[in-house]
Amino acid sequence: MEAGAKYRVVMVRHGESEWNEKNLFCGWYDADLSAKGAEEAEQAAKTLAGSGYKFDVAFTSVLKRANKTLEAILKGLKQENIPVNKSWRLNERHYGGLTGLNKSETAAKYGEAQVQIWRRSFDVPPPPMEESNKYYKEIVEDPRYAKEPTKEEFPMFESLKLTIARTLPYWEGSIVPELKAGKTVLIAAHGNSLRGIVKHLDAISDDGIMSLNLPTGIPFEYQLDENLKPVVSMKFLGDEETVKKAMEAVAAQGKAK
Ligand SMILES: O=C(O)[C@@H](CO)OP(=O)(O)O
Repeated sequence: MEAGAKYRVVMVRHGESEWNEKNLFCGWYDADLSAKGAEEAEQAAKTLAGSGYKFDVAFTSVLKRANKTLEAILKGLKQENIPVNKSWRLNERHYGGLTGLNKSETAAKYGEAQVQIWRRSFDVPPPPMEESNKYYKEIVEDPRYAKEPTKEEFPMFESLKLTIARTLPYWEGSIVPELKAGKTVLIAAHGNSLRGIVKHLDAISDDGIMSLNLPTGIPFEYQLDENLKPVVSMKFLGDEETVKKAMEAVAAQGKAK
C-alpha cells in the first residue's frame, strides 16, 4: 500500500446488463448480465488475479447483475469462500417511472437536457413509479424485499441524493467496520450506488458528481488513511484508453439518436 494508507477497498460496477445493452432505464428491475457483461466480469477477475488481489470479505446488492459479477470475480480469483454480504442498500438507484423506457427514445421525446437531469443531477428525482407501471408488481412484490426495506423505506423513485441517503448508512455501519478490522474489501454494485460512495469518499461536490460515469466491469481501488480519507483514489485497474472510452459510452447512452 501507499505511504499513509491503512485500508484497501476495491469496487466494481456490474458487467453490462441485458438492459444496458438495450439502453433501457433499469434501476431496481432485476436485469441479467448480457453475454458481454459476463465476459467483462471474467476479465475483471483476470485483472485482479494478475495483480495478486486477495479479499477477506465482499459486499453486493440484491440484484443479480451485481451478484453474478461478484460470483464470477470470486470464482476467477479462486476466493469463492470469503463471506458475501448482500443488501438492498447497495442496489442501483430506483429509476421510478422511467424504469423500462429506452434512454435514447426518452431523450428524443423530452430532450437530451431533461434526460441528463434525470440521469445525472444530484437531487432532481425521476417521476415516481405508478402502480400501473409494467414492472411495479415484479419489483414491489419481489420476495427478496419481504423483510427489508420496510414499506416506508421502499422507494418509488430515487435521485442520487436519495440513493446516497440509504447507501451511506450501509457503508458506515457494515463496510467501514470491516475495513477498520483490517479486512480487504470488495464491493460489486451499481453505477449510481457506487457514485454515491465515491462522492462521499472523495468529497465531490453536488455539481462535480454529475460528470462522473462509471464504466461496467472495470474494478477500481481506493486506499484510505486512518481517517478514511483517500490516499489512492479511484484507481482503475485497466488501461487508461479503455476506461476513458467506456466512461464516454455510458455518458452517451442519454443521447437521442
Ligand atoms: O439504468 C440504470 O439503472 C442506470 C445504470 O445502468 O443508468 P444510468 O447510467 O442512466 O443512471
